Amino acid sequence: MSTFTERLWKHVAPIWEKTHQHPFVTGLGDGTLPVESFAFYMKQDYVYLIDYAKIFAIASTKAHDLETSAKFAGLQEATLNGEMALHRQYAERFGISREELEATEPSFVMIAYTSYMLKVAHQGSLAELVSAVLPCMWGYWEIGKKLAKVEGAMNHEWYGEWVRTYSSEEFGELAAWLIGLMDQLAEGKSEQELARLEEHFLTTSKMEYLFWDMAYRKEMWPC
Ligand SMILES: Cc1ncc(CO)c(N)n1
Repeated sequence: MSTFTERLWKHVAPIWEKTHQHPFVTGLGDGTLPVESFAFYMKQDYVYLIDYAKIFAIASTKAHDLETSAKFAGLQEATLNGEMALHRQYAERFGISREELEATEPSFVMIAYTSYMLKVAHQGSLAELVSAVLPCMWGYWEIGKKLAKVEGAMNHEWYGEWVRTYSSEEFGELAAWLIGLMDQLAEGKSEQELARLEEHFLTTSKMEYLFWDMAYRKEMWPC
C-alpha cells in the first residue's frame, strides 16, 4: 500500500515538474538567473518567512504530543535564526539594511500565499496545517537536491550558498520529518478529509510556482 504523501506527490507531480523547469529555478543552478531577480526574491522571501515562522508557532500549539510541539517550536527557531540569517547575509552583500529588509513591501503573490497558509493554520486541524506547509519544505528540499547535482552550482558566488543550504542534510532531515508527520496524521482519516488535505497541498504547490515566477518578473501590484 502506498503512503498518503506518495499519493500527494503523484497528484502534484506536473506542478512540481513545471516548477523545476522555471527559469528562476534552473537559473539558480546554472548561474543564469539575473541577480536583480534574486535580490527581489530574497526580500519577498524574508517577509514570507516572518509569516511562515508564525505558522510553526501555531502548529506547536495544535500538536497532539510534547515531542511534536517541541519539534515545531524548533522549526520556528530554525526559521527565524537559521534560514533568515541566510537572507540577512545576502541582504548585507546587496547593501540592503536589516530595517529595509524587514520593511519590504509585500508583493501580491507573497500576501496571497502566506494568507492562505495562515488561514488554514488558524482554522484547520494540525493535519490541514501540515498539508498546507509541506510543499514549502518538501519542495525546497527537492529543488536543493536537484540543483546540488548541477556542475558548479554549489560553488557559485551568488547562488552557491542558497543551493548548499537547501540541499543540506540538516534541511533534508526537517523535510523528512514533516513528510513522516503528514503520513502519521493522515492515518485513519476519511476520504473526505484526505481530499481536503490534498486540496491544500495542491494549492500551496501552485503558490510555490507563482512565488518563483513573481520573483523572476519582479512582480509587485498592478495598480
Ligand atoms: C516561498 C518559500 N517556500 C519555501 C521556503 C523554504 O523554507 C522558502 N524559504 N520560501
